[in-house]
Amino acid sequence: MPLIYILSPLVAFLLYILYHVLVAPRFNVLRTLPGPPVQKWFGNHLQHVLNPIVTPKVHEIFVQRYGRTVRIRGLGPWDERLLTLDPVSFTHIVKNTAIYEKPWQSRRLITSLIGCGMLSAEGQVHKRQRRVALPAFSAQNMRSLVDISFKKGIQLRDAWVDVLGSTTSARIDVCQFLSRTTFDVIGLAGFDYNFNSIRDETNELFIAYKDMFEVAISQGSMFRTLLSIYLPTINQLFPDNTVRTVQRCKEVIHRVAGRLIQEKKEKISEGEKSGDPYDGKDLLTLLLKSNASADLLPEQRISDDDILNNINTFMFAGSDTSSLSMTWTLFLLAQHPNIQDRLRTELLSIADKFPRDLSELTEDQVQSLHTALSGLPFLHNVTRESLRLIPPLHSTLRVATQDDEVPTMYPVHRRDGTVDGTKRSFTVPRGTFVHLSVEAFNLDKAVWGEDAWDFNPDRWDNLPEAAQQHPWHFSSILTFSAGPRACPGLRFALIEMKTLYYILLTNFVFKETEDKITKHNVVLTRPYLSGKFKDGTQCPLLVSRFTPT
Ligand code: HEM
Repeated sequence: MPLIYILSPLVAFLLYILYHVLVAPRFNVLRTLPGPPVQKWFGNHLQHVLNPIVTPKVHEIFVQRYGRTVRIRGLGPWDERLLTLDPVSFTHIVKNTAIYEKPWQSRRLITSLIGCGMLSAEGQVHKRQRRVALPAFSAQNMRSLVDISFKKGIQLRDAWVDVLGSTTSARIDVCQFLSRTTFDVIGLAGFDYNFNSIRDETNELFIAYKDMFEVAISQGSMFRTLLSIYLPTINQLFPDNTVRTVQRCKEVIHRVAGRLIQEKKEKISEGEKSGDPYDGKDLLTLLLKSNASADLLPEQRISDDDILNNINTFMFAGSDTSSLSMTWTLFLLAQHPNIQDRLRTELLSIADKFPRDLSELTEDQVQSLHTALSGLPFLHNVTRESLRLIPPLHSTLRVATQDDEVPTMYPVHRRDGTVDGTKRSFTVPRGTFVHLSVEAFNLDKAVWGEDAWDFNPDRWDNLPEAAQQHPWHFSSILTFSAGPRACPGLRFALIEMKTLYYILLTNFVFKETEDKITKHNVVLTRPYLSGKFKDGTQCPLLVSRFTPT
């Protein structure tokens, strides 16, 4: 074969690469925006904008130097990205889901683990799934969650009482226990299945989900992960340990959860036939009923596979997010004993309306306890403040599927440092990755004031005007995102968190240990012992019994 036949495709490929790395970026309109310099030709700013240890300071400096519309460097010189710190731009981007999608790379990764549920679906598929799922999260349907959260809270209390034994205090990794608790809650609330993981961690389905999510957040080979995203067949041809683990987990989930779906379907259909409708309140039953509802056209219904993918999605999106929020709250309360005391006093103010032994509460009493908790102002302030200060999802990514003119609230700076005071928009070219930082908005001093980075639940009694301007999805903070893809589990999470705060704070006192805890962004913002990242997520606190005088 003449050499030219071999060389031509190679040269074409090289030219293509050179064009995209060297030439095309020079004509990218994003280059008209200002942004930080890169230290090396292949340097990038990803650590600067994703690492919660540095991001508050980095964002502050960016705003001072470049304004709120900033160009940053992604993986390499061909990858100019947008970081928006402008609230109007943020709203525009999350609202226009037809233009701004989640990048196919992250969708492919999520789909390869938990299937194409609401987290990774786009377009009509996403709309259909969300329409079917949303009724399951209504206030009415969340009533049974109150009871589930309460019972699991009592189990957690008992587990910690056992750990304490006859000692006055013990070092407990609250993060690990809360993670098991939220898994148990979402198992029962999600598909009426008791993992019983607070008691022990041997349940087959629990292990399958845990191992699978561990893989998703593991620090395994970054190169291999990227390779399998761009070249998925590599996993079939050369499966490594991770691939084999995911495969094993998927088989268990398909077998056990698939069987649960079939059983539920049978119960619903038997109920219909007998005229005594099945009244299961778990998300799976509600999803199946919503999917079968006469209001939906056949093409609006979702398949059994989609139902399973969404149950997986609830497990994935609804367990660690809640447990980390609660972990960070306990951590902040341990750091601020006065606030912890004030919160406990407020919680105890409703305690004498209920039997002293919480295990004796009837279902009705649990519901009225929840109603009482919903009316406690300081509990609400502490919950919101912790969610504001340490949002479990630090930031999210979108990609522009077409050129777009993005509106801004603040003037856009030019690359040369000048500012056109009248222009309130800029162009984003198709294919641009957009970094949306939840944390940056939650900690913005221009919005929350000079103490924006401090834990101050009282700020909620007197919110600055600027904070009230953006109601977002929840309480002027972006922790649950905003727009058509905002978190559907908000109400779920609040019920779970407030119930657990009540049980834990009226039974225990939390203090810091000598260990320094730091944050790392590993899919979510997780606690680690300083300098011991390899030891994994943990948040040890000194826990002792609280006995009312
Ligand atoms: C404190 C707890 C929680 C926080 C902070 C939280 C936060 C978020 C955020 C920020 C998003 C948007 C993600 C993005 O755009 O990239 C999201 C989406 C989602 N969350 Fe939550 N979440 C929490 C609890 C839950 C719970 C308990 C459930 C379910 C039981 C849940 C289910 C979902 C689902 C299904 C989505 C995808 C929605 C869509 O794309 O349409 N979340 N959550």
